[in-house]
Amino acid sequence: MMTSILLRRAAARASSTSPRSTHDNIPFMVALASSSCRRQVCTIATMNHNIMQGSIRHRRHAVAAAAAGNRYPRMDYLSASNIELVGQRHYHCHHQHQQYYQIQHQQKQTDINLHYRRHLASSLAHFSSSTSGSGDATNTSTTTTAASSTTTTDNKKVTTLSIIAKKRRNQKITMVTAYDYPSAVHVDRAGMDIVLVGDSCAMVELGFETTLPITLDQMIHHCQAVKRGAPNRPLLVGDMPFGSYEFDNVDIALQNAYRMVKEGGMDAVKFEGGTEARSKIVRHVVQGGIAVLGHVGLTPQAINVLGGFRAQGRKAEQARTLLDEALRLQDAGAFAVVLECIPSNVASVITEQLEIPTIGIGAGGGTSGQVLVFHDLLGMLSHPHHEEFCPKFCKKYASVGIHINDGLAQFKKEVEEGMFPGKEYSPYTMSAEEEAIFNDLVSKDKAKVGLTSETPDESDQLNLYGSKH
Ligand SMILES: Nc1nc(=O)c2c([nH]1)NC[C@@H]1CN(c3ccc(C(=O)N[C@@H](CCC(=O)O)C(=O)O)cc3)CN21
Ligand SMILES: CC(C)C(=O)C(=O)O
Repeated sequence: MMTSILLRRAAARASSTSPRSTHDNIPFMVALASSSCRRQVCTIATMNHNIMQGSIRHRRHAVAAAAAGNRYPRMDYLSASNIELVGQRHYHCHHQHQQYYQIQHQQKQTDINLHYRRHLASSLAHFSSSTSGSGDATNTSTTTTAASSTTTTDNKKVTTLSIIAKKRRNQKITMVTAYDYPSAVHVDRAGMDIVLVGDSCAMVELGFETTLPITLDQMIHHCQAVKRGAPNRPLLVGDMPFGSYEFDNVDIALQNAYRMVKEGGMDAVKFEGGTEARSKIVRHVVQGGIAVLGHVGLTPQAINVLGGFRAQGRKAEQARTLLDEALRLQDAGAFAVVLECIPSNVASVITEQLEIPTIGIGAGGGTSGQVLVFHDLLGMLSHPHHEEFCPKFCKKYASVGIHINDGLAQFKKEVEEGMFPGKEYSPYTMSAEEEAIFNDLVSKDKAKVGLTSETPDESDQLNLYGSKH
């Protein structure tokens, strides 16, 4: 209450003295009020005097979203983990359990624009030099390089802000899907930034032909297992399944997204599509305190409209529509956008024009990060059925499926030939004394059974239901 009043006053003061942002929702002030270390409440004042309040998690997302909603946010004032302000920092007021920080938006938009263009130029130069060095490497050496560079000892929680900061620092973002406990453990251990509980689950885990059949309840079930496997470090993003968010009534999307967060344990949700209608949904969900990952290009939930899993944006006009959609999602508050199956040059331009990061799949190397499906990159399903769904843009970093096949075939063979388990895998023993008593007991039981089963057709009189005829 106190926080709100003080913030409203400060908001009024600040907006009368500082130049107005082009985007009214950019947070210029973040207040942290903590009654105890464990329960923190936050309040964010925006230029149009909106006061957003929520839990510590909502604060993080709301700040990211509101900041991302501005084309040129002053994200350099916000550190990844705790919204501490660096640079022009105005210490506003300090009570026993309250801290107030004020962010000033003074720099002219043109200056910032120039800054990002320079940043982009150096980012592209860096990208081309780094890819030319490793692009032709063999599978093995690439895997080794990847393993040593992505396995992290840094256990800090990945947040939407640290994802955005990675793009600014020219560091690539890594995202891999996981659908259950073991895959989540592996993806977390490998140090990926983001774990995506994708609705590709319908295809690679549940055996459907498309992503359409999976339900919200099923997605939540998978999200819960992933959360148990990777509870702390990576950013967990859950795919909103087909039919759970597309309605004019944006509250349906919000309610279902809350389920993904509260029941599924997700940090963020992903929606497919970037039309006006879809961006309204994204804005509503972000305003509700949930971080949103956008997704444009090939949006597999629209397979029946698109006519198949095929590349998008290969015509100039369509490519420009994709750019418009990505910009729209950024304006709506998405913290990043997935670009799926689009020409590399289009993905590079979108990445250049967006402030928020892009995460590509089949979109070339000019995006801010890459995502692949767990089973695809590990070569998990090495049988003909999988060939249908393993897209040609996917590089196989392992052939796990072959090992699975070999292992299962060997087990079957050894059981059938009586080679397994053998002595080595029969670890539980009895003392000789207990064994003697046991054998004695069993032979007595046998004698009893022998007496009662003397009538030959007695067992025939029992049918499946246990009654006698
Ligand atoms: N295992 C798996 N990996 C994925 O990457 C993935 C899924 N499943 N399911 C959901 C979507 C669907 N995706 C796909 C699936 C297939 C192609 C593919 O094979 N495309 C063909 C062209 C097909 C056509 O033109 O009709 C290609 O040659 O790239 C592309 C993306 C990406 N996603
Ligand atoms: C392919 C990725 C981006 C996805 O959406 C999924 O796994 O469902």
